[in-house]
Amino acid sequence: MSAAVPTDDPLVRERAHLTSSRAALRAMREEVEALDIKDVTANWVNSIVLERQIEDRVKALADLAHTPLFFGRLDYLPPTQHGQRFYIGRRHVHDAHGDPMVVDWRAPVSQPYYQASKKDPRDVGLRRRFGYTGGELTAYEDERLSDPTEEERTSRLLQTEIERPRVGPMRDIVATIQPEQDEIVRAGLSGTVCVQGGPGTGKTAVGLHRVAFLLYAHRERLARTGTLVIGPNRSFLQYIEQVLPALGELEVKQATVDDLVAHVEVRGADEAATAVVKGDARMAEVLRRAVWSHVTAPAEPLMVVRGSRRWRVPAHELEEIVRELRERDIRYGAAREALPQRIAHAVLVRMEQAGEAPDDRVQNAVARTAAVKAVVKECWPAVDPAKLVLRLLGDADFLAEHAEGVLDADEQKLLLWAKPARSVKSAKWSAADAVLVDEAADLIERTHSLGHVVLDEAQDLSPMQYRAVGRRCTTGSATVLGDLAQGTTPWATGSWEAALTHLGKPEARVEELTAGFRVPSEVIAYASRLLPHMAPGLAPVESVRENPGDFEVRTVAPETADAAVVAACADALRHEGSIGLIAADARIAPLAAALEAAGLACLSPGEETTAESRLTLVPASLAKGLEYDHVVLDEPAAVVDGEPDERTGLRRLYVALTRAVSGLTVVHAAPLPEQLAVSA
Ligand SMILES: Nc1ncnc2c1ncn2[C@@H]1O[C@H](COP(=O)(O)OP(=O)(O)OP(=O)(O)O)[C@@H](O)[C@H]1O
Repeated sequence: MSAAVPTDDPLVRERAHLTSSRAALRAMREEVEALDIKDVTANWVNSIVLERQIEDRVKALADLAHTPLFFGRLDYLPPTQHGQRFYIGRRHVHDAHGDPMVVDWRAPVSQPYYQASKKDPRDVGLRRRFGYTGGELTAYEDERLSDPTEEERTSRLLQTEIERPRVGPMRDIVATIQPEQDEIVRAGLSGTVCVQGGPGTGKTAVGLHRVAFLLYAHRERLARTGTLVIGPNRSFLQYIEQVLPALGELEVKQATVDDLVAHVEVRGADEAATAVVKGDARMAEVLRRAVWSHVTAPAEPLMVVRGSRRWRVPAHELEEIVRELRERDIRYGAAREALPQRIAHAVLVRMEQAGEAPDDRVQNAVARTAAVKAVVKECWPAVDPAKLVLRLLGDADFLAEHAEGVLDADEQKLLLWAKPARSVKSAKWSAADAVLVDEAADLIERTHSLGHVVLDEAQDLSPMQYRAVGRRCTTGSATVLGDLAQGTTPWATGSWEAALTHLGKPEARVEELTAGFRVPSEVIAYASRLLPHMAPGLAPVESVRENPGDFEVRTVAPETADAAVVAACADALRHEGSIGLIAADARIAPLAAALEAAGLACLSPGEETTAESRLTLVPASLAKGLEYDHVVLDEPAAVVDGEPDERTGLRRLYVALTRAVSGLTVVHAAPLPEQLAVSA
């Protein structure tokens, strides 16, 4: 036998396929780069648009050193797909004849890669997973799904991928999407899906992959209508922002709910009780009444002078026109724009009755006369949404008039500013006020609706915020992701049915994810002790991690507490991966000083970790949705006490306890919250 590598070694053949696929991808990219658009573009606007499209396409065809071109292979059993073999990757690659070398993970032909099982092989003869080390194809693993003699076993490669320590921002999970996750990822565009799942069950990952899937399946439609991912805060959005570009999707917008409703500058904050009333769905009715209260019946007849003739429309007829417009299901502003033409039409009818033959131009001219404008101004005045809310929050009588029978006296009192603001500019608007302004704005002019919206950490939204998100997908669909046990706002939703109704999607499907991919079993068991106390009825997450996790609770003396936290961080830094030091917001400043004094540099949430700086100091209020390889949790009692009530405090603690991937060290000087004691 020769010393050369045997050619029947499957790994050698797979590497050869990888090499030729990369060559094919390079050829595809060169073909796009060589496109000469001079002859095809008639004008410079077209050419700029085309150039950008080409640039994007070139970017999408980049061969990324650390992103393997394919991660799996499917061999179908004939006659399905003619018994063909498909390599599954992040993007489609074809050879010079147009034959696929790699198929997109989103293509229908790839779906059995995620869904096929021994019980339901879906005509798959062989599923092969590939393992890579630093961009090199180094391993593979086979499952002969249709072979009855082969036993079902857990995939080592899949498990290794799940166990891999976390370092920087969130990464995609295309190689290891689980069947129940895949069902949600590939759900049709027309329906709204709501996913309830405990910490680390992959809700965010599923939501992002769903957008990527929908963009693949409905590219043109969604390019026209737009897609949006909504997250709780900026650091969360920074944490997830690289996932979609890594999947070749560069056009998806990201925002917080506050960004969406930024009509006014938010400089104030509400007391919890006030914010609860402002976020209550009944506010929509108060605003609706307040906006429409501006419409009044005309008291005087209209007199239009044209040339030598005068045309009169009696008040009762004007009133009829106004009433008819009011009864139509259109926005206040749209009706206001239609009103001058309606009045002018009434004048025109009179002209015709008098034997004249006026055309459209005459009607337009009448609509623009000062007399018609005066009627419109009097009985259908322009309404500015911010001014309207300003008045509601500053004028007790105006509020009482429109809140009657909707809000009780105490609730109205809570709404009113202690000192009414003078102007929209000087008012100390709160985040909840901005949502009210958005509701009012929508009553006046319809909000633009997108094709698909992903709403993450949805449990924390108020009914009014759900409405604000809902009007941005009235003509589209949504993916709603959340965990009722992680709701930490005073208005957090208690049921998905209620939330979906406020969103305007009561028919949405609610799915549940229960397998935990983040938190090791020992840590999730510890955190789950809190569940019966703050979210009874919700089942604990079942960790699929094999690593039980490094879990330690260190009890220290109060005077050495900060030093003990610093020491725990230093210990954690001896291992690879990212470290998150999570503490009650009030503890952030002293801990930052202690870390600095000890010479340990730290980042803020959302800042990207690097090999040199891996420690992030995270206020408990910003921990939601994030994860770190190792978490040091400072003083659980302070995290609970940092919230206005115990239930919210325990939920905040639950969030903090469930951010760890490989290990959790709890450091405390104060007694631990009693709910963390072993539950009976
Ligand atoms: N199928 C999977 N294969 C590998 N890793 C996965 C899989 N699903 C989820 N993960 C990983 O598990 C971790 C948690 O996922 P994710 O943040 O989406 O969970 P979540 O349910 O949104 O959590 P939280 O409720 O805490 O916000 C991430 O690192 C994610 O990449």
